[in-house]
Amino acid sequence: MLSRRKKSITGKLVAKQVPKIKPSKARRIIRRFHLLIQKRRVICSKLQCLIVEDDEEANAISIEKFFKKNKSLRQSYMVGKNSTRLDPNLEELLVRAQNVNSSRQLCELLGYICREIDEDGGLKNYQMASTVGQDSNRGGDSSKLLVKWCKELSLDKTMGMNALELGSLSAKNNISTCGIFNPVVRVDLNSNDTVNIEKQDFMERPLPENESEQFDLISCSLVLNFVPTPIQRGQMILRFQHFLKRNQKTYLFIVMPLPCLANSRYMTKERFNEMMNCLGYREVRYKAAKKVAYWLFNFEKSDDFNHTNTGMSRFTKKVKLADKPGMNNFAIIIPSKYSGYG
Ligand SMILES: C[S@@+](CC[C@H](N)C(=O)[O-])C[C@H]1O[C@@H](n2cnc3c(N)ncnc32)[C@H](O)[C@@H]1O
Repeated sequence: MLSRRKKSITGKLVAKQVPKIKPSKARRIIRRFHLLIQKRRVICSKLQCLIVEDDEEANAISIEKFFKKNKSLRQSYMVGKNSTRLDPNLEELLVRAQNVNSSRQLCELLGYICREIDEDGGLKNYQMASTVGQDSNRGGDSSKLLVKWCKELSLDKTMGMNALELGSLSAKNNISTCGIFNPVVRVDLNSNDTVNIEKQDFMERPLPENESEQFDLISCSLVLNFVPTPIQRGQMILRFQHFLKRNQKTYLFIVMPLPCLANSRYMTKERFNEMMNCLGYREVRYKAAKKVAYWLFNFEKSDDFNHTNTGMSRFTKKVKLADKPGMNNFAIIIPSKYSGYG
């Protein structure tokens, strides 16, 4: 049930509540968090190189699985997990993580990062800071554009559409208040509002058994860049099709930071669109703003997607498209073995 908006003494609706945190502090928290997930990405990809080469699942290995296989390194990971916040030595190591080659140091660093993200309020603070960024006084949430596009496409409440919002930070975002989508199912890894937002890893959400568990629209705003490895991003994208209805009028809204496309060695807007086309999505709207890129895709596949015959092999590996100093390594890899979990 949605919480009711407060009214002033004169009966006017009171502006939505945003956490009391200064924008400058919010920016600092967001920058720190982005640094942590970027370094975690670097470390994870370095550690994967240490896994036996004939292990086909190597790329997909999670941190937990990694330590099950590499028990001796768990100790270093735990040292990092138990270290104090802003440890000067580890902070120094963090800055040059890409040049660290000792697996022990990498694991210690990984523990240090994971503790701050998972246990030290890192994710919670980041979400709070992101909510400040979503405040309408500061540009509003990204679903404002989604709603504008839906109206352009004549989607309205008479169509009885429902939506799944991944990485939801607020039940008061435009997607929930516009009235076009009802219900809006909201999930997040770490919900600060468990009444309105289900705490769930989308990758663990049970696959729908019938259309009543599927959606007319999935919103995935600034979530893909949050997912730690290229292959996990690919797995997330592959999962979407299971959750979308098969009636030609289903949509996927994606938002990513612009540098993921405009400044990556492995990804461009063209490549991302080709990948999505292969998976049965057609771009109906696109906008590149100053810092983020927005897409609305129509999901056109009505028959079951066959992973082997759609030209998908082009996207099962990282391909270097450019290489200049200052570029980032953002990539998406579609797993070559598709298990349904993906
Ligand atoms: C940068 S925030 C984006 C929030 C909001 N959607 C926006 O556009 O500002 C990314 C959110 O995605 C969530 N997230 C990342 N991976 C997820 C997953 N596998 N399942 C559910 N939520 C996930 C994180 O917990 C985080 O709150």
